[in-house]
Formats: sequence, structure tokens, C-alpha cells
Amino acid sequence: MACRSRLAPAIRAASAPKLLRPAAATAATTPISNPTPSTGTVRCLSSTPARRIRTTQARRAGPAATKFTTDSYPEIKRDPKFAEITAEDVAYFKELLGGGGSAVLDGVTQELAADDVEPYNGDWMRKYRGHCKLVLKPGSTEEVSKILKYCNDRKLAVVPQGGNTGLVGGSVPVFDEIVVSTSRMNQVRFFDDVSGVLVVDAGVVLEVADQFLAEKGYIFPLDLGAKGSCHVGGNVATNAGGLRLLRYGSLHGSVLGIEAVLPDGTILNDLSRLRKDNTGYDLKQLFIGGEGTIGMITAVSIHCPQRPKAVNVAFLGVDSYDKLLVAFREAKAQLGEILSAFEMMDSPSQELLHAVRPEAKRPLDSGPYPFYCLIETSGSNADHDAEKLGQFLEHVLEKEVVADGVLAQDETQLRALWAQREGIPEVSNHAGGVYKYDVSLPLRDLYRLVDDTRQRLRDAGLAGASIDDESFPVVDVLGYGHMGDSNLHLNVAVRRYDKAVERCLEPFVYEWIAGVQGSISAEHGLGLAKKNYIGYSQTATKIGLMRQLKQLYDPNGIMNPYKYV
Ligand SMILES: O=C(O)CC[C@@H](O)C(=O)O
Ligand SMILES: [Zn+2]
Repeated sequence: MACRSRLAPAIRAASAPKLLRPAAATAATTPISNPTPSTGTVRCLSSTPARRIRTTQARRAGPAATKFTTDSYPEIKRDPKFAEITAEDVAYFKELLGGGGSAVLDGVTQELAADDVEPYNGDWMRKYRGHCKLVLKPGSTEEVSKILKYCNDRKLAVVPQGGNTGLVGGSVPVFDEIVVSTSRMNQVRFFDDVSGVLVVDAGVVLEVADQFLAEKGYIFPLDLGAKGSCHVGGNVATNAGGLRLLRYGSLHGSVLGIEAVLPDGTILNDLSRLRKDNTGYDLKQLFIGGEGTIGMITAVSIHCPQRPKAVNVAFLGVDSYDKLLVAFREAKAQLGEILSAFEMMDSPSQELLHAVRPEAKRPLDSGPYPFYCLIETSGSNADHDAEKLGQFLEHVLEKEVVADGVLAQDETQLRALWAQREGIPEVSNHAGGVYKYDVSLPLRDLYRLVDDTRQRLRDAGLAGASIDDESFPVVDVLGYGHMGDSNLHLNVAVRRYDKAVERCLEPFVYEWIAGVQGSISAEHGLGLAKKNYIGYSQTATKIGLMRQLKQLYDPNGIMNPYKYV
């Protein structure tokens, strides 16, 4: 499956979590369910029957053969103001980079390196596909500067690209834009083990940066499923949120400085190492989440916290969304500063995961439950953390907030529990495709969007009551995400992309979100997928100011065109 190789498995905690209870000989994890039947570890979920996907479909070796099309692309035409790439252009870049890129021109591959352009033209979901003929891989900021200046003078459009793990088509070309990849810019430039300030090239892989920090006793303040492939520069350009924003905050807070190249070749050196600096506009913030539309990030300075010494993970089954809300409130109240993740998954998400990947064993003997949550604590005192988490779990089980749960006892179990959550996006398009919505909502409204979307698709005759019914294009509606950050991932898994499904979902989903003052993009960005919908989350005044900023930084519009601004 293509996406698996793009999404290398994450390495979680450096140190194994403390054993909370002796391991039972047969159990993979320690059950923490209340031992008395009155509190009920196994509930009969007659109202929410388990959903299963037929084995024949679920066990297919790879993704469905459905051809991913450009159906969901907004109507866009190539902008004639952009020049076509010529042989002279290629010759210029070839001389500049001395072999550091690959090029295909007029169908003839002109080898500058062994790579092919194809992987740079499509995203890992195989939903977006451009027609770029030229991929450049500069090895330094100066080379990026020369490339952008040349492109600006020649009016050649450019797409900056990191690990290409995005989900909204933001880092792939639409037409023949030149891809400028950060893959050869991968040096750690500076680290201070007193302040925790790390300065890295934009192309450093997130996991590599984190491993570097682990050796020094620090942690990168961002973690996500794609950490084995994504680049730090791309993370910052999309303002990635990830799994521990609850604990470490947003990149808008932890990034201290950036180095970026503006379209005219100017190098903006703002690689501050200071946590406090109130001297005028904070320009770096425009690049964090700017999606490469006003310049290309070439290096990042970031404040990294101490690596936690003890990490514990619990996986719980919950009977209702209201109880999940209570569990979250209690987790915050009782675990306080050691709470580092609170992730939620609904039953369809878990059922799909287990249908597609039966090897990802179910952590709970009981169930299925309508909801599951994964709670992680990260702290500096293993005994203290274990005690806190134990007390919390006893409390929520006793009060019947939570129906059942397990606690990881070692690193292997901890990873296995995280896999229950991290595996969902990777299987979401297994049946053929997926419509993805990454939204911020008030917590109390969060799951209502999933229910309403499912009902709407059923009412429209696009989804059946059973997911085995292949006469409907929709397989199922999945709700999961970073509950701790009020960030829902609504995934509509489909057997095939279908205009009727798309029309049923959009703008319905966006209107629904706007109706509760949510955001249509919590962490994935707007890219190409949501370019026409920014008005559901931003006022006309703000969009107008964004356009003026774009004009100021990029008057020729060469940076990542056709995207949100
Ligand atoms: O694919 C998705 O919808 C979510 C991906 C990612 O943001 C996650 O939280 O796993
Ligand atoms: Zn996410």
C-alpha cells in the first residue's frame, strides 16, 4: 500500500513506561476494567451493533484499484501569465545544482540525478496529481535563493515540497509548476542543551530531529503519524498540529525563528533563538501555516522541551460521547500537567481498522464500544505518574464514565495502543477513496457533525444501513481525532469517488462548521482541497488582508499558485 511506505511507523517514547501491574501471562496489556460486574466491563451495545467489513474486501492486499481522479479538484485553468519551462531553463538549473535534481522535459528525461519526477507530482492518497516536468533539489539556502530569483524573473511557477505527506494537495503541483524539494537540505545547524533551542534545515525529517534530540534528553514539540517521512520545514509551513498539541502547544508558540527565501531571492534571516522578542511585527508567523505561498522556509529555530522520563498510555472503551466529554474533563482535572494526549475514535473507525488490519489486535476483550479514547501521560516521575493515572482510571471506572480499559506495560504495548489510533488514517481510503475533513469544533458539538453527516448520506440514499452493501458509494463515516485539541477528523470512506457524494458533503459540512463557529481546517491547511471554502472560517476583511500580503511578498504570484490565496 503506497501510503504505508510514505508513513513510516513512529517511534514513541524513548524510555519504556513503568509497569503498573504485573503482566498477566496471556494478556497483551493489563486490563483496568472494574472487576465487579455491576460497573460492567462488557456492555451489550444493541443500539450500536458492531460493523464489519466483509473479509474478502477487507483482506485485499493493497488499496482498491479505483483510479483516483481529479474530480474533486476545484475548476482551475493554467494561468497563462506563467512561462513554460524551456531547455535553457533546465540548463541553467543543471549548472546551478550540479546534479542535484531531476528533470523531464518534453517527455525526455534529462537526468540530473537518479530520481524520477513522478513521486513529486502526486500525494500519498493519490488524490491530487500535477504535471510538473522539473524537480529541483537545492542543497543550500543560497541555491534556493538563486532558483527563486530565476523563476521570479522568468515567471516560472514554483511549489515548495518537503516530505509530501500533506492531506489537502498543498505541496503537489497542479499544472507544470517546478517542484523545489527540501530533501537535500537536511543538516542540524545548532543545538543548545541548556535552552533546548534547535536550529535545523527545512529538509530534516521530523523523526530524525526527534532522535537527535532524544540523545540529548529533549523532545521535538510535535509528533505525528507521518514523522518518518515529513520534513520539519513542511511541518512549519502547514503549521502541523499532531498528537501532542495538548501538551506542547502549537508551532506558532514553539517556533522561535525561521529562515525563508522570498520569491525575488531575498533571504529573510529571522532565525531567532529567543523566546521573547517584542520588536515589531512577528513576520515569521506569516510563514507558519502560510503553505509556501509567500516564500520558502529553508531553516527553522524551535524551542524543544525536556524529554519526559515516564510515558504511560491507556486505551479505554466508552459508552457514549457525553461520557467521553466527562472522561476528558476528569483527565484534565486529575492528571493536570502530565496529560500529553487525549485522542478519540468512534466505533466505525476501530471496526474499519480491524477489518483491514486484523493483525492490529483489539486491545479490549469486551466491547465493541461506540467510542474509544487513548490517554497518554508524560512526566518526570514514573511513580507519581503511575499513581495519578491509576487513580484517574479507578475513578472513571467506578463512576461508570468509562466501561473498560487497558494500560500499556512496556514500549511494545504502548506502540500497539498508539497503532489503534495512528492506523486509522492509513486504512481510511482502503475501499477506494476518502473525503477528509479536518475541523475544529466546540467540544460539545464535535461528534454531532459525524452523526449528522452519516444521517445526511443515508437520507440521500448514498450510504446504506450496512457497510457490506456495495450498492452504495459510501462505506462508512468515521469520526476520530485530537479530542484534547477539539480537533475532529471526519472521514467519509467511499468505494469510489462520486460527484453525488461530494455534492451531498460540500458545502454542507462547511456550513455546519461555520454554524457553530468552528474552523474548516484545524491542522491540515487549505491547500487545493479547501481553496474555495476559506470564507466559511475567515471574514472578508481578513481574506482581503491575506491577499494584500500575498501581493506584497509575491507580486508575480509564482509561489504555490492555484492554492488558497
Ligand atoms: O487522515 C486524517 O484525516 C488525519 C491525519 C492526521 O491528522 C491524524 O491525526 O492522524
Ligand atoms: Zn490529526
